[in-house]
Amino acid sequence: MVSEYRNYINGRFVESAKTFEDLNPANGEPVARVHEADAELVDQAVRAGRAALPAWRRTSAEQRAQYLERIAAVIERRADDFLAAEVADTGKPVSVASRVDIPRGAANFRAFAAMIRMSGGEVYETPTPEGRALNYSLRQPLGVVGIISPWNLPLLLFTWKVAPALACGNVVVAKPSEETPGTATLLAEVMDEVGLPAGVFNLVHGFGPGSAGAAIVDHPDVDGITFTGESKTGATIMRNVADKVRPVSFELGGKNAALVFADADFDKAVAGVARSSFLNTGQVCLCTERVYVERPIFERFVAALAEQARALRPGDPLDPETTLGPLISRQHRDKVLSYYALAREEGATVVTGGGVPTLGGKLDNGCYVEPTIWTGLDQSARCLQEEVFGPVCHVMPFDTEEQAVELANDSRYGLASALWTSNLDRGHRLAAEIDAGLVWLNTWFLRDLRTPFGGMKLSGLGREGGRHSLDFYSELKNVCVQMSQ
Ligand SMILES: NC(=O)c1ccc[n+]([C@@H]2O[C@H](COP(=O)([O-])OP(=O)(O)OC[C@H]3O[C@@H](n4cnc5c(N)ncnc54)[C@H](O)[C@@H]3O)[C@@H](O)[C@H]2O)c1
Ligand SMILES: O=C/C=C/C=C(\O)C(=O)O
Repeated sequence: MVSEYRNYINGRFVESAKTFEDLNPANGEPVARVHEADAELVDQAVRAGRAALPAWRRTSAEQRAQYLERIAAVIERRADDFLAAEVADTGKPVSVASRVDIPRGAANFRAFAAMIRMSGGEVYETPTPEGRALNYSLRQPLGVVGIISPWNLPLLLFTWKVAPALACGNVVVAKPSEETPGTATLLAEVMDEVGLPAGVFNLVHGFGPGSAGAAIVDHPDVDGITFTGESKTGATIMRNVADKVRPVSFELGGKNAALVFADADFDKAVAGVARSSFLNTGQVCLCTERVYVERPIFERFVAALAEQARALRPGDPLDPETTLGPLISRQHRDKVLSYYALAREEGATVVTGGGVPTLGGKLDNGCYVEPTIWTGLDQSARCLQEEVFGPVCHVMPFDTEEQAVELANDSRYGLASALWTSNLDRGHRLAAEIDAGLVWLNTWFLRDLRTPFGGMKLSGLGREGGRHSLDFYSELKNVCVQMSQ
């Protein structure tokens, strides 16, 4: 059955004249008809937010924390609905979405409920000729926040921004990716059920340019933009908000490195790199597409990693045994396959994969590709410099620690990196030297929501997570009081 996904504006589900089709990338079948918001509907959403703001920003942190906890509880109660919608939109295996995406949707609300309860400000006593002054900071909401998110971890990344924005007393106009509108629509139902005041959370569907995304960015009454997606989209958004001088927070692309030293626990490193290269069919911004391995274990490592890649089970996402889903769309598959072809032109050895699997039945209308490992490319190859965003990595040997750091840092991106070594002195030393916002040592994608999260270079601007989210989603106001003695 094909669902209808509507916009949610001022506490009501709103249709629009124009709709587009949301397809299941596992089999090419329609999932939903989605009501696309044009600039007029986005304007209605912004006005609804503006009207709701004065009352919402006056609520106490405790009241907002309680709303967030109720939202989390309903997501948990409706976990099966969220799981079905996420799997239909993305084709990701239930084994992944049930462990990663849906629990994090709820956890994001719980985490920011706790953080806003615990948050405080700065206070300074300042000596003055008259005696002393007291400086203290107030945390106030930005106002109407525009949220634009991608398709790879739809609920996780959408709620990662909605939760702190609401916690800080903002109202939001939020747009999920056109590829994955399902769980955001369910979230609007949750907001309705918990009785969030009308206009505080507004959902608009649509695309980027010429559609809802651009309309949010261009709207004169949006007070800040938080965006996760491709680096070049971030650059466009930055240009488009420049005249209005609004704050932006960007979580962008990556070309992340894994460094594996000969002293690493071999089996853990192989399993870790297999996960960091192939989880979610490689469609996690944190995935490692560049793997550098110390020469003495290079051959053995490549063989063991290839064995793990071949052991992945592409298949029906609803089958609990499936471990590899499709890519998000035909268009994205074309892009990934163009890199599979480019790698051959650039002289890569294809250790495993490199093509499209035959799975039988409807799945052959899906967007599957084989998990792929390359060796033999030069560091300057486009396949080692550009983000592919698929289940693929290149493995290259290195000889010294210095060389490993140099190779890891030879990238325009700087999001994440994973180091595998049993020498903790070296681990800490390299962690400090690597140009990336996130370094994992003997693990990958282990998240504590209090920590700063974000990228350097082309990978982003600003940090979210913990108090860093509170800092983006609020204006800090300093109040200076001359004390009479
Ligand atoms: N750093 C991180 O935390 C992080 C997390 C997840 C994904 N990513 C990156 O996201 C990318 C994959 O996601 P994607 O393909 O959905 O990214 P994308 O940039 O194509 O789209 C992201 C969102 O932006 C909207 N959009 C597109 N053009 C726009 C414009 N001109 N104005 C306003 N909105 C616009 C889209 O409709 C979508 O909602 C990868 O590059 C990945 O690395 C980064
Ligand atoms: O695809 C990118 C993954 C981003 C993950 C987070 O933003 C997170 O775990 O908070």
